[in-house]
Amino acid sequence: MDIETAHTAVFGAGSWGTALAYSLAKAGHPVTLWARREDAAREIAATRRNAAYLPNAELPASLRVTSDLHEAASGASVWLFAVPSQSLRSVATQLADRATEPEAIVSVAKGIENGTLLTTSGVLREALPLAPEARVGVLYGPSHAEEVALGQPTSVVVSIPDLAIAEQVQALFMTPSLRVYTNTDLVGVEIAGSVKNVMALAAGMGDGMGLGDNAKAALVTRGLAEITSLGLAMGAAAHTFAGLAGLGDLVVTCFSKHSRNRGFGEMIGGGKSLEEAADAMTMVVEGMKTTASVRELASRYGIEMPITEAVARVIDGESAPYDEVCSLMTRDPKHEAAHLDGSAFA
Ligand SMILES: NC(=O)c1ccc[n+]([C@@H]2O[C@H](COP(=O)([O-])OP(=O)(O)OC[C@H]3O[C@@H](n4cnc5c(N)ncnc54)[C@H](O)[C@@H]3O)[C@@H](O)[C@H]2O)c1
Ligand SMILES: O=P(O)(O)OC[C@H](O)CO
Repeated sequence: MDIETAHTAVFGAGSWGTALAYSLAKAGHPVTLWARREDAAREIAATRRNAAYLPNAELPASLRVTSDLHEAASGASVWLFAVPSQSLRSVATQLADRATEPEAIVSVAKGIENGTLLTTSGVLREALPLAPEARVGVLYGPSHAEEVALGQPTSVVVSIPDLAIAEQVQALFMTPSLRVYTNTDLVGVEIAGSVKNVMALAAGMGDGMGLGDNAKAALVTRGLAEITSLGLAMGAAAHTFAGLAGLGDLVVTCFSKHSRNRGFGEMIGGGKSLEEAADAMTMVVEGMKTTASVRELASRYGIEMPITEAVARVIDGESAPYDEVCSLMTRDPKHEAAHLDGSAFA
């Protein structure tokens, strides 16, 4: 791939797809942004702004926008999927016939598909069977679109099985304000980046209830232990959970005012019903669907995930956030688990 001329197709003109397309275009790379609605594509192209999802970024004239999926894919060396994880399969499937064309296929969607319990690279491998598996991966890490669009320093991690391709994607996305690392532990990066959305819901609930900093610190720590235990059981490397996709993303999502999952949880913790909170959101809250998948994965791998269970019960309407806090605080006394050696976390 010639980094200077490599053309990227970004599928999904929400906040993250737009921010990454903006970053690439501003760095001088050819980019086409695909929006599923024709009127949205036309408006973004005409105004050079995505008013609904990322109003503050003025999009360079070079950035092409279309609602034609195949037009967006045409001639692209990199396919970047930035649609919600539960919609990824339906979008990717439409491109199945031409999946040999790109040199890299990258998901930035963070979640676990309901039913299949697949991570997003797993969904892409199934939806795009012609694509060589070694070219399919993710770009994850602590990165809110709003800050990337402002050029605020951000570091992310790309994980693609073929390291040479990962390094090309790394070079493509690097700018003075967007630093990209590589990590060969795809399952670890994906589990970390997806399960943090569950913890962000819990963090937000804590904020809504006014639980305080001690509780947030405990949640991040014990949440990371849950994420690590599940990841290790699925074959991940321990170091990934101390990295950008692990601790990094968990911290940003649990503390940031930009976080969608944390903000949704805050409304629930503050007394709003699930319906009221959903009505107030314009952007996707991945944790809402991923929690059920994580709960199933925990059961499949025999991992105890008490925070995930608590979030799942609240989402399912089986209990109230404060009751779950009381239950978590009064569990049987434990040792801090030696989850890093791969033993089950309790
Ligand atoms: N926003 C961020 O800062 C950020 C950062 C890192 C990762 N992500 C991840 O990126 C993914 C997208 O998040 P976002 O924040 O851009 O979401 P968003 O809600 O801002 O935008 C979602 C986009 O997907 C489109 N979409 C929704 N359903 C669709 C469907 N069925 N088919 C096709 N398109 C559909 C919407 O029209 C919209 O353009 C999520 O998985 C999220 O976890 C987001
Ligand atoms: O913090 P959220 O819920 O907005 O998630 C967005 C990104 O995954 C943060 O890295």
